[in-house]
Amino acid sequence: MENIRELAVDMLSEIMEEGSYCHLVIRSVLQKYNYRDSRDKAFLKRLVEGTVERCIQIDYVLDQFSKVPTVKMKPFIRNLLRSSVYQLLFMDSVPDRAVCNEAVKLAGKRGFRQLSGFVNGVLRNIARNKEQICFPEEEKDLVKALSVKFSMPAWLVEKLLKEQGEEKTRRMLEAFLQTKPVTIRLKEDLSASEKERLISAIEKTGCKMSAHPYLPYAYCIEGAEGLLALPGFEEGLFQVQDVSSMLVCECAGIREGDRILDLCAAPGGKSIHAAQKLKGTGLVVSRDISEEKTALIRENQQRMKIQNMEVSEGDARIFCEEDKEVYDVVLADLPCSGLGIMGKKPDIRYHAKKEGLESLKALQREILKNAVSYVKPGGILLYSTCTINQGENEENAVWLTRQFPFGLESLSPYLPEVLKEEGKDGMLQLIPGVHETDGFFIARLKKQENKQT
Ligand SMILES: C[S@@+](CC[C@H](N)C(=O)[O-])C[C@H]1O[C@@H](n2cnc3c(N)ncnc32)[C@H](O)[C@@H]1O
Repeated sequence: MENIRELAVDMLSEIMEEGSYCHLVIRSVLQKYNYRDSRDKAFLKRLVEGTVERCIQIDYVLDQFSKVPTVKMKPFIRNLLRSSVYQLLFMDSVPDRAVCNEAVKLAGKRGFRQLSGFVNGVLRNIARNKEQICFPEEEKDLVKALSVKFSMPAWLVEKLLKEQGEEKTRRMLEAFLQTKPVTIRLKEDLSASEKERLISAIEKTGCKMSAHPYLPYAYCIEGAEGLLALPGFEEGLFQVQDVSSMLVCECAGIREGDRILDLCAAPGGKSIHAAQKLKGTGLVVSRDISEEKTALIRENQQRMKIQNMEVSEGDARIFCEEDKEVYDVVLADLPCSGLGIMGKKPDIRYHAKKEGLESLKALQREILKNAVSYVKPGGILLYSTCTINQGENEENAVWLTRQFPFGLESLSPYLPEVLKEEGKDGMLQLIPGVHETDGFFIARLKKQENKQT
């Protein structure tokens, strides 16, 4: 890693110009340079993630100080300036002079010597005037103001305002920019003393653990450098999972002896949780579309020592006659736009497109049409997504009740006290900043007795 800032600019070009996924680019670079000092790696990660997360605001600032608009800049210069402005505005630990000097040096090194004056001028000007930058006023244009303030594409802000209202939208946008602790799901059958021993062993590594308010086996963990190296991970004593996902298996109301089908299961979080809830009885059939994906499920299954689970490849769009009316519970945790996890994957906001949301809704219906047939009469279809979009969520759940012999059933008996009221009609939209989870949607649908599909 000769020059961290240079590496960051190349990574940003890959993410912002070529559309590569931020978490994959970061993961592969950090793996490649694993031998480097952990502070260097932390700086690189924060610089890249932070610049992506704040990119709309950064471009807005650049456009005020540069004669050449950001869209017209050469890609390397655009991303060099973006990452430098991120350091100037959001990283107090880096002196402004160093940011400007490094950027000028880098422009020269990469063959843009003729632009070093431009780079220098723009950055020094921003550094000098950063306290006086004007941002769009909310009274004049709320969508534009929120879009710039929270670096969220205007069409998405408009959609969220329309669907969720102003208060929830503000809280959600703020929450997406805050760092949140990771949550883990402890094995539910750990005794009190086993749980205590595990927590204390993890805390000895320097992390802070705190009980999550929604579920007794959910814990927030802060300050962990590598979760996979923590005590108890290899032994399968916990799984990294957001609490919203843990609520899926709660809301499924799993009973010992149930046969459960998880149609889109990788990396296996919900399948494993369901199998654990069966306490060694029944069976979870866990599927995903490719060998690569099912390998991830198997890896987790092995680590968690789960016996009552069968993993296989399968395309959920293709109807499987053998599965007809076989299952007490079908989990349909479907591919979605992921708008609920923009706090963890900041680039989702740029990849998401209006047309894309429509085609995901169509894909979800294609899969749901098959899923309904696999549920036994009287059984449960649990539909979930990690998005905040009425088209993919509420509209699909209501569509299911109109097209098939299914009815929405209250989630309240399965939810923690604070969520009971919201889940009483059979659907729950979790929103970061409003709830203490990622953005997530759950609907519980019960198939009528004596009805075939
Ligand atoms: C939201 S993720 C599932 C997360 C998983 N349920 C868990 O809790 O760990 C959606 C999954 O759907 C899978 N998928 C996408 N299209 C599919 C299809 N046509 N058939 C089966 N799986 C599919 C993806 O590979 C991805 O693993």
